[in-house]
Amino acid sequence: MPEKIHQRFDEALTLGLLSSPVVDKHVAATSNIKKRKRLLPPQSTVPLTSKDSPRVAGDKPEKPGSVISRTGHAGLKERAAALAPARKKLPIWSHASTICSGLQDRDVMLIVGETGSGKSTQVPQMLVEEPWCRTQRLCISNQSSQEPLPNSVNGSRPESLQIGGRIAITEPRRVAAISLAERVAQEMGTPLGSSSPASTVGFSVRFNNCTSPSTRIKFLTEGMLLQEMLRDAWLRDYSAVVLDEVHERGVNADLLLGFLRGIVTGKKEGRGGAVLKVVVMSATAEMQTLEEFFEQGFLQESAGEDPVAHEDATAKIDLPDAESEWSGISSSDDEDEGPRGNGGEGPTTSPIQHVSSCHVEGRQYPVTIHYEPKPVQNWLDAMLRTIFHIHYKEPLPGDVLVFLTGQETVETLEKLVKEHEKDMRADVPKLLILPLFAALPQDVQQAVFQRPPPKTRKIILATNIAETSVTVPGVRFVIDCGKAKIKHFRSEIGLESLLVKPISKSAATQRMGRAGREAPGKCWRLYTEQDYLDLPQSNTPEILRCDLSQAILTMQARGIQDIYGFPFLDRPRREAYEKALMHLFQLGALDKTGCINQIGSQMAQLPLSGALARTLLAAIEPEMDCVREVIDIIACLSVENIFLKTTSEESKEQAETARRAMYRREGDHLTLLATVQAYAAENTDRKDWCRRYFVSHRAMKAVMDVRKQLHSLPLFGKSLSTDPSERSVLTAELSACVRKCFIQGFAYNTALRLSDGSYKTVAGHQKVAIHPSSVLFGKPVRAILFNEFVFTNKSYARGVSAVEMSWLEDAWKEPGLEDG
Ligand SMILES: Nc1ncnc2c1ncn2[C@@H]1O[C@H](COP(=O)(O)OP(=O)(O)OP(=O)(O)O)[C@@H](O)[C@H]1O
Repeated sequence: MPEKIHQRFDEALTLGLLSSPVVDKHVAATSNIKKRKRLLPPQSTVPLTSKDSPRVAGDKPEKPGSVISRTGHAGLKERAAALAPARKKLPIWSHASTICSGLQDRDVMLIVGETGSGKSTQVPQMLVEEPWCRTQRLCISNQSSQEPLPNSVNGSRPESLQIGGRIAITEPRRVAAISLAERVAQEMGTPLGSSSPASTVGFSVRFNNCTSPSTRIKFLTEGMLLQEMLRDAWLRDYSAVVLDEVHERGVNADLLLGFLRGIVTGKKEGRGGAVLKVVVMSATAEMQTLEEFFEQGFLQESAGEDPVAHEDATAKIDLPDAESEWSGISSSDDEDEGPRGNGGEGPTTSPIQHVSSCHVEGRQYPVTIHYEPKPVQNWLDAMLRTIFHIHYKEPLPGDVLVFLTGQETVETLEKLVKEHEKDMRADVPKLLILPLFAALPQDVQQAVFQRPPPKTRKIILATNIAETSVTVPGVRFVIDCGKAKIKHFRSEIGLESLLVKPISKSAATQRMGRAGREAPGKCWRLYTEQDYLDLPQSNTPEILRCDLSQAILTMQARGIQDIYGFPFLDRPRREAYEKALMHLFQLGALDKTGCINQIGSQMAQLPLSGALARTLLAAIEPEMDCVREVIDIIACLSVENIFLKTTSEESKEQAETARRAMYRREGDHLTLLATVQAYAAENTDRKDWCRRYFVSHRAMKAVMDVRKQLHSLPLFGKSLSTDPSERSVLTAELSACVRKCFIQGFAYNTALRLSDGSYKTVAGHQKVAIHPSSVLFGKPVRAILFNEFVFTNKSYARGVSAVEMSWLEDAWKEPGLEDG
């Protein structure tokens, strides 16, 4: 443990600043919960125009932006000093010496700690001054630098390279990466990211790299670290990688675990032997499984195997007709039955010796949980009641964070709350309602972190993007609907969709943990206690329920030839690999031997899904030549719905009439294009233009932003015009080219019309109907392509365009693909 940390700790201890962890007796003490008085009686209807006003407690809410102004006045260092006492009270603080010394002795550490114990903000700060975290200049021979990922290094002579000096902390979502970077920069008294060359804390998310040459602590999304590994598979910039919120078990986290295990357990030739420390953090992860996973890697390395590193020419990909030699033990069919495996390698019996661990007990503030006495029939209605119950009964300051399932439910509730707000008495504090979902632009997402105006309560209506790692200042109350949209791939029909499903216990704990971060909190679960007890312990890893195409592309682009040997914590079924390989083959991303080709490599480098990346690459082809048009459509598909939702029949009709000029009979893709181009050509008042055409101004601003980012991709060099108002003449030929490009990316999402008027997908023979939101709804065409498969009361195709049969025949010409 470095001297500095010892000193800081000793001082803190002497001053009595290190309070013993506050053990929350309320949380999860389910027997106590029954005895507690329920604030919401069964199906109670809390009057929405209650005469009770919230009690306003002593401390005044700050003005919006007051943090910034205070920072401006008092200086960054002063602000950091003001935050120090609170940091020292965090439960993790008393574990600093265990964490630092554990990582001096060993290269892998697992940290499990309750929500709000200080993992994400404090661990990077504890490690950054460690001796092993200094930059080193080392000589690396070309031969050795070819491992573990063969395509990672250029040049033929030994090179002297700078290794390490930075810590990467990965987050599953950009909103967490950005807000944590901001917080840690404040705590360290440094400017953030690219705002100053002296900044030591930064972040990197899609389309926004906010770092400086002196960045030492870098928060980034898991996807961004995988992108960085394309350029440098050895992660030479870093001395440590901290994987945060691993219990979420997204595909990218699982890929990172496998890649990092390869580096940390190997000889690290490409790093000149410099160690890479790996810290895996979670509130609830199964520690033993992770320990076994890493120990197994060390064991294999000492036995001369290296599943990630080796370049085994014989380990080529088996296409579906190959004989099965499958020995994986974990499968998506029985994913919820019994403990999951450690990559199919069986439990290790060796003594644990390479991995250290740290359990951080306790949270800073208690959170009281309220359950519903009986199942709620209409949880949106229950949400509304609970929001106003809190507003009338609970003191200010005390903002509310509400967890909903998706953009649609967020917008519906937003409207309902606004309607009911009109009935509030004038002396009742105001509400500031803020939506928070993934498709929102970054600045709108970040608005939730601002303090509300005085005598105003912030109500944040969020999806599960606010579930982990996020501290929203002011939030004391959480309302949890107990559901989330979960990605689910149905391999038999080859389509992925988002389904609304109950969350896991671990997700419920995370949601609850968003309260109680600055003061004691309360969490209303809109389900019964028994429903909670019946929830699965943890989320089913995404790798077991998603289309593996993207994961395989990621592996292959990073030089993994034996994709079946890649060390996944939970290994998907062989069938899932085979389906994904077929899909990649159809996309043209693999050659006939199953190895990644140039198209595949380019796809992997683009910050887009595989399907959109393929569409974009098709648009560059000289015979298509419609890249600017395709970019405009992709930009629309990357943000929230650009068309405003209409509810009344009257407004629906008005919107239909106004938008008619943009509607294209070819379908939604060309309609989006026409709308973007009309908006871009508007030079006087774009906001007013949006109002007249029932288009979301917020969404259009985001479209223009994504459009700009895509125009500046290195793929295009300087060849793309950046004149925003340049308009295409939408000829029949151009319209056909655009749709042909989308077929290249979305061939699996194509369907033919049957005699009864319904549609059946070409690949999976799944019946689908055109979604009512499509301009083609009620307008039969022979064949369609669509962007999304959604299942509500029936299966729908959303984002639909008409296509020619001959185009589909061309798309499905490749050998062996006709039977899907
Ligand atoms: N932006 C912020 N504003 C105010 N306080 C914050 C902020 N970020 C963190 N904190 C404080 O620091 C504490 C620790 O946060 P941190 O994110 O490090 O915890 P954690 O253990 O990683 O929690 P989780 O696993 O729930 O993300 C919070 O409980 C809160 O008191």
